[in-house]
Amino acid sequence: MKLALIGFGQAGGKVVDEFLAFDSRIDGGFVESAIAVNSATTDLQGLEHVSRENRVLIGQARVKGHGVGADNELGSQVAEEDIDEIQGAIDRISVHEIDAFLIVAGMGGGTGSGGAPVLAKHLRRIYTQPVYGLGILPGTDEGGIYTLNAARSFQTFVREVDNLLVFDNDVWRSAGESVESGYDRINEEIVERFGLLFAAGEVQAGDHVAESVVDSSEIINTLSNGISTIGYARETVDTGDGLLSSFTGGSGFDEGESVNRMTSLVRKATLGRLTLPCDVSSADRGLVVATGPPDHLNRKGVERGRQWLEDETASMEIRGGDFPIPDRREVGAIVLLSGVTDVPRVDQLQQVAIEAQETTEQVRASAQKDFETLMDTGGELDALF
Ligand SMILES: Nc1nc2c(ncn2[C@@H]2O[C@H](COP(=O)(O)OP(=O)(O)OP(=O)(O)O)[C@@H](O)[C@H]2O)c(=O)[nH]1
Repeated sequence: MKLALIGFGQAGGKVVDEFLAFDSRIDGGFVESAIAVNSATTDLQGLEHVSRENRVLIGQARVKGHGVGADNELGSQVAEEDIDEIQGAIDRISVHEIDAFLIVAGMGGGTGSGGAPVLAKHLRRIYTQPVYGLGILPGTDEGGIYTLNAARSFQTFVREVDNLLVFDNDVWRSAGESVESGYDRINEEIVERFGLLFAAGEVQAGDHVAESVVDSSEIINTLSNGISTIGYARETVDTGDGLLSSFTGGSGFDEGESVNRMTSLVRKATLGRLTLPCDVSSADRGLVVATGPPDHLNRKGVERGRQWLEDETASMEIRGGDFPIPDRREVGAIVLLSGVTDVPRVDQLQQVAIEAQETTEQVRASAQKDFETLMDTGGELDALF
């Protein structure tokens, strides 16, 4: 499906930059336009693929290009004040050519976490296309302010978008990695999953059985509201001129083998590491996409995987289809689970938000009391004023 991508804040901009690199490697492409919005000049300068005219600096009057320093309220204020600047960049997109908007933001900082929901609300008021969010949750060791920002932003972002796709950094960090190389690797993981999903709706069937190819309406219907998570599993296959792993003795295509492979890839994708871990049975809708060289995809494989997911989720709304990629050496399964409700990390964020609210009120009340005590001279100084 064709998307207008908007990266908000540093994480959002970097992930959109990575989406552009991925898109240039995929036939057809799914990115119609890509914009980066930030309150920090250096973050915008660091991007490699987003065109210069599509880099929008906001909040200059307030923070002079230095970012909002993880102040989520300031992030939302500068987005509201400078919404016309962002709209100026969106006006250059051929909006009638896109199927949806995707706003990408890290939820733990200030600019993206505060600004992304503001932009989502604005876009939904103006355009008829769905507006999706891709929200990146901070690691739990990043500190209280990041968790609190994420808790706040999550509540608002999910309300303002048609669907919030979530990626939890906490589940994807590796020990011993520097922050920078860690993010580079994580961003590739993000883009491979979400990129393959969105690119699937854009593929030309070619020689492949056209009706088995996923189209954008299937993605849109799966993403109808709530929160989504993605699972992905892949396996390298030999597509060279030598022995093909899906052929038996060179005599013909072994359909049984590729059906079994696809069924177990769907299971691995669903039961392995999701972008946001959740209880799979709580999903309301789902979509299974088989990716890879057309020879290695077959209808029965996806259908079996789809049926298995239907049983796992007890949902009647599980769709399935292919994304044939001729020059790929891997067969994979993307599983999109949407409308998930049993998500421990979200419960934890909400708990943090409630506790923070209570602590803030207690701290405020006690600070007020301390201040009053400090200023109370028992009337001894009154005569001086
Ligand atoms: N996956 C991923 N997460 C990132 C990356 N950079 C930052 N983050 C995460 O995103 C959160 C928000 O950070 P930023 O995006 O840098 O914040 P910002 O929106 O630019 O806001 P300010 O810096 O406060 O103005 C952090 O807590 C990290 O968890 C990145 O490149 N990839």
